Amino acid sequence: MQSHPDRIILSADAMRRADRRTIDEFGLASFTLMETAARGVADEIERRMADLAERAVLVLAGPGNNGGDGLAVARLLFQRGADVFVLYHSGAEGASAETQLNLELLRRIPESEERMLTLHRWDAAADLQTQIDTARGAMAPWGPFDLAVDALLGIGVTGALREPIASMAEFALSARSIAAIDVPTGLDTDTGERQGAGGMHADFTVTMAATKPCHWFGAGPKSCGDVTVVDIGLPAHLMEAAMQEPGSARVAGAATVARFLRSASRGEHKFAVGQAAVVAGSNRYSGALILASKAAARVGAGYVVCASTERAAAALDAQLPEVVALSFRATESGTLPAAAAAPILAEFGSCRACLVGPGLGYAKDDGARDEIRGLVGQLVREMQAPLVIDADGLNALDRPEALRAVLERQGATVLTPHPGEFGRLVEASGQRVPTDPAHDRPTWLASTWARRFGVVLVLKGSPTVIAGPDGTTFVAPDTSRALATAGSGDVLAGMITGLIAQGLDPLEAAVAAVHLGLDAATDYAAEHSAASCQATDLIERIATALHRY
Ligand SMILES: NC(=O)C1=CN([C@@H]2O[C@H](COP(=O)(O)OP(=O)(O)OC[C@H]3O[C@@H](n4cnc5c(N)ncnc54)[C@H](O)[C@@H]3O)[C@@H](O)[C@H]2O)[C@H](O)CC1
Ligand SMILES: [K+]
Repeated sequence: MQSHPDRIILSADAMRRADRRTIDEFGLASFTLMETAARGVADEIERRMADLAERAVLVLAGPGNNGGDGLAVARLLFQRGADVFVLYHSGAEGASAETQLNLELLRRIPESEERMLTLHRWDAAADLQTQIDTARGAMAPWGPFDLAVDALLGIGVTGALREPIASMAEFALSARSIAAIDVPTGLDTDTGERQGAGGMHADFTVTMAATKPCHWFGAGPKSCGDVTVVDIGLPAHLMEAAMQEPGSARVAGAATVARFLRSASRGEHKFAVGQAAVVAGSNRYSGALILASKAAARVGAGYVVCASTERAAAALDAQLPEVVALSFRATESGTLPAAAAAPILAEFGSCRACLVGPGLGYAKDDGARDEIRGLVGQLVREMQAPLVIDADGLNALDRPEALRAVLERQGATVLTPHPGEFGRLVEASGQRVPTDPAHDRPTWLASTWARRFGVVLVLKGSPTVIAGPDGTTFVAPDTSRALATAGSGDVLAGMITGLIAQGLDPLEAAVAAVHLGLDAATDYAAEHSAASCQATDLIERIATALHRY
């Protein structure tokens, strides 16, 4: 697996601040930034187009600095041999100095015998249909374009596309391929959502300095195509500062995941490698116990022990003889009794990681609820080893005092909620949640609540976001349809537990487990229809996925 480097994700605000500070404090001129950005875009276009000579390129330039980038790219592509048609929004004439200068530079290019350069002004104040017809008329002699460059809107976009941008964007559809500068026009930079109709679907996107959330979330991955990042010279200390802002995140590359996994203690003896304990299952849900235990074993935990009801433990014994099961008489509701906590703590006190939650049967009835609340509460208070709390273990944290107990734990804690479970946790915390859009994004939510709860928080989603108690945030590189299968949560929780049992740092274990789950799902979907994937298929592929790092 090629060890591509980590990728940084900055919000639009963080990006703008880094930009501003680079210009105002550090002293790199904004025109220099724009020129460097444009050169990076032109290089990537040239790399993909092979030979620019004889190529016809349409540049759609908007009224802001994204437009300015586009005007500079037009100049560079023309210089490198392409025929270029620039359709520019009249707003560019009143835009920033660097955008205006780039328009002026294009105007100063002398007529050429060999190549065509057309500058066509779209008068934003004039009648829309007239502008459309005039532009179409001006392009008629050009025939189809090999490439359209989307420089209409970048990270300055707000709200649904307004005219004439939406109509200008339509002209890209006639090109054989589309390159977006920074972000495809029409995507909300921080959510990746499309607001209203219209907007751009690019074959590739060249973004400045860092990726933005829209390259990873919402409609973004489908609208951006391949995303490459151009280093435009923002100094490292200002990029670092931007990375500290809530909402900023990192996508771990294969090299980083490999480094995380290599930190496992590969001791010789099974106890040296680490004992993973799994407290899960109920008479009704033995599957979750089996999947979580199997995943913990398959990811390399030297020794997996589990605690469950007699019936679930018997089902596990039949399937996983290598896993030692501690069994307890079930309550009336068929679930583990709260009284099981003491013997579990006694038996599993030396484990290096403990998972509690999958299939405990919390929703069964009030009786079960009280018992499971008691069981989970005592493990939270007294289990010294890192505790992974998943599924019904999370549902049992439904009171402020339960979450306070999590915060007060000595040992590390990993919470692995899906969005519904996360919403209930936040509600149970009784803490106020800012509801404005700037604060409901996955990366912001994960880093803020991981800090507030003092935990590693795995916020499952498309994609999954993982944050540590200090706010460090990772975003999974992809999502897979194959993961949307019952039991995949049990497998993920089991893998996290199994990796922590081998000595991985809990945050690193969570990131590595999410990547391994994705690798397994991708492997499965390479040979089968993703919709047919079962949790056991994922477990089958963990060993192969691990072997790649
Ligand atoms: N990141 C960097 O260091 C650099 C980025 N560069 C480029 O600059 C743009 C951001 O430029 P900005 O002027 O802030 O905004 P935009 O050009 O994206 O657009 C603002 C422009 O568009 C109008 N507008 C906003 N929303 C809409 C809408 N929904 N419909 C229609 N029109 C809209 C708004 O009124 C403004 O006029 C960044 O993406 C990079 O490409 C620098 O060039 C290099 C450094
Ligand atoms: K754009």
